[in-house]
Amino acid sequence: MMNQQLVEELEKTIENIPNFPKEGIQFKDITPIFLNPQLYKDVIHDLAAFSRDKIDVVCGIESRGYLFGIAIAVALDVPFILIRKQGKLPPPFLGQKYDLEYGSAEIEMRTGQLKPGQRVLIHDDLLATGGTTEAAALLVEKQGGVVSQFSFLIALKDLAGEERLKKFNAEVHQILSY
Ligand SMILES: O=P(O)(O)OC[C@H]1O[C@H](OP(=O)(O)OP(=O)(O)O)[C@H](O)[C@@H]1O
Ligand SMILES: Nc1ncnc2[nH]cnc12
Repeated sequence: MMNQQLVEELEKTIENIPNFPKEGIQFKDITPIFLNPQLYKDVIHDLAAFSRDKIDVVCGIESRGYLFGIAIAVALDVPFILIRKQGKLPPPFLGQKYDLEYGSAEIEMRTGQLKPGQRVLIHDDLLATGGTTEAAALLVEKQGGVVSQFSFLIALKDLAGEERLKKFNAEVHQILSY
């Protein structure tokens, strides 16, 4: 599928839910994508093409970042490392606090899985303020990984997440911008 067709198909499929989970938030619900296996495969094809031959490892962010991140890693035949919400991983791990579009949180990453010098794709379903992705990139850098790429299905432009990622000097790709 050409990218423009993919964009149109996704725009028809992703639902906008106003005022969820808080007043003023336009929530993008990606779950209808999983009702359409061909569309899911087309999304993975697009995201994998962006990263082919450019990365050694995919780091995916809990939980919606796993839905596509694992499939990207399998398509590219590279390892996948889970970045989890606080309190889920056994030691040893490193943690990083961050702020969300709604609320604040902490993510953690197992140490010893990422090897120093490896080129990393950080993948998540959606870029909003960039707080989550920035925290993930800091965890990768703390372990000597090279943040080479970020990819998302969706970027919310008004929240300027991409500005926040500029300091990592990595390539950024999103299929849809709102
Ligand atoms: O750019 P930011 O402002 O940091 O926001 C984006 C993050 O928020 C959402 O995750 P959420 O924390 O809602 O968790 P979930 O994936 O488990 O639903 C989304 O999946 C991203 O991870
Ligand atoms: N507006 C939004 N829609 C869906 N997921 C989100 N995560 C952070 N902001 C979001």
